[in-house]
Amino acid sequence: MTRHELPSGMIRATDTTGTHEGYMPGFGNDFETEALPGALPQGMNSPQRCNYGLYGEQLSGTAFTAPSHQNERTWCYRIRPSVKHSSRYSKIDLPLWKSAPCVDPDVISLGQYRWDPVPHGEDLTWLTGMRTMTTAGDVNTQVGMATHIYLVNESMVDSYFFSADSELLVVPQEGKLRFCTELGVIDIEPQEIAIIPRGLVYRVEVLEGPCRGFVCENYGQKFELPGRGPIGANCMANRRDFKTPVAAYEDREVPSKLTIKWCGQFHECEIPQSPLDVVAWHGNYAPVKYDLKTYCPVGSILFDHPDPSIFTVLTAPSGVPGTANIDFVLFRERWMVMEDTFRPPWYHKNIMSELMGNIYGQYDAKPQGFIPGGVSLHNMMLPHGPDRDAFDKASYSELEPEKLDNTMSFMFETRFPQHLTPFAANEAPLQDDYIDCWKTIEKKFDGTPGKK
Ligand SMILES: O=C(O)Cc1cc(O)ccc1O
Ligand SMILES: [Fe+2]
Repeated sequence: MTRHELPSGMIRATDTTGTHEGYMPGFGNDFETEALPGALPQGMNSPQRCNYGLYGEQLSGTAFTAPSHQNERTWCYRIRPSVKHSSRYSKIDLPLWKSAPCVDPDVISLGQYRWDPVPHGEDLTWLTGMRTMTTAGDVNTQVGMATHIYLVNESMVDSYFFSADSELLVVPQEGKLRFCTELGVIDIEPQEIAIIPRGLVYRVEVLEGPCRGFVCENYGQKFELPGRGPIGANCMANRRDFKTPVAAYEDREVPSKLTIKWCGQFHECEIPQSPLDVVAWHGNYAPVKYDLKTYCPVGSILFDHPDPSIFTVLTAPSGVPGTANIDFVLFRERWMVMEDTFRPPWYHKNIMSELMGNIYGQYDAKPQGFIPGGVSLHNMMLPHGPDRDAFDKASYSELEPEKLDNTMSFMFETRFPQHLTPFAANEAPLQDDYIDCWKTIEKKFDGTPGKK
């Protein structure tokens, strides 16, 4: 195993296959990686003394006693134990990053809502640029989620973060970000996603700004791949297309700051060095990235429009089987071939609450108004569906096989109602006239038979 230095100064292992620069393929694999030869103990976790004078430390992402097929933990071999990366904490305010329950009596969450992209403005980092749109459930009982928009144009310098509350699913829409984490380095850009696990320390650098994107903060059980049922062993998101970074560390003794999100509150402490000092690690609790262009959509090939669950990329279970705390659903380029069928999403009401974001292009149910960077919310049991233009086009055009090109939108769908934050209700660019997109839908029924 050789090593090389990244521009950010981190020393990184080279990957074992040589085919995926800096990443190892697989979802939930038991990985092992070392940035210095022999840093990783073999055949055991806790030798009396570790090579290079490293300290062994376990990071547990599930309860020690979680069923073995769900049990996740990683063994880190680091320059200092994490406890040396902490001191007394003081509370700080990040007023626009909210956690559930956040129910403002002056905000009405009942409604069909849509927002234009939140504009860039002042200099913002990953921490100061997080803007919560909705919250659901309760962060203290580890149930539910929050959705955010991030606006980032400044790198974190000598500043690090972890969330004890949640794993973060990051969906970029604009710009390129680098996540320098304890377990390695992940770069992402639009049409890719990343999952940053609960408890993992990292800083976020801007590779190409300004950056805007969406975040789903999952308070509950971790995201996993959905079962494919009769679809079989392939298609949808395939495990090998997920990439986990190889080990990378920095040995930097400079005054630094660590911010921690814990039970919805932010805390800070000073530390005299970089906490990204894990030289080698092995385990199955690790950050991961995924290229959404490798998602293989499966759909209807004769008639009718299936439920959107057919496009689930990742699902975070709740206690109720088949009823997710969060589903992450992708509407990407695909062919529409269904005969004698109303092809766009049907009109519907859903017990689940649907927050959607547009990554690029045009969404078939909303040809206008739902633009890249924009967000819509159709909350629990609130009717919605195609706007007037989409309805007319889908109902009266000659049906032929049609490629839906230039389109990538997604949905964070949760079993819990989503509450708007004061930011979403009062500061974000809410489209006051959104519901007018259905206003001109006509009554066509006149009591006489025949397709109208
Ligand atoms: O509301 C939406 O646009 C999302 C959606 C898409 C679809 O194809 C079927 C149902 C659904 O909620
Ligand atoms: Fe819907």
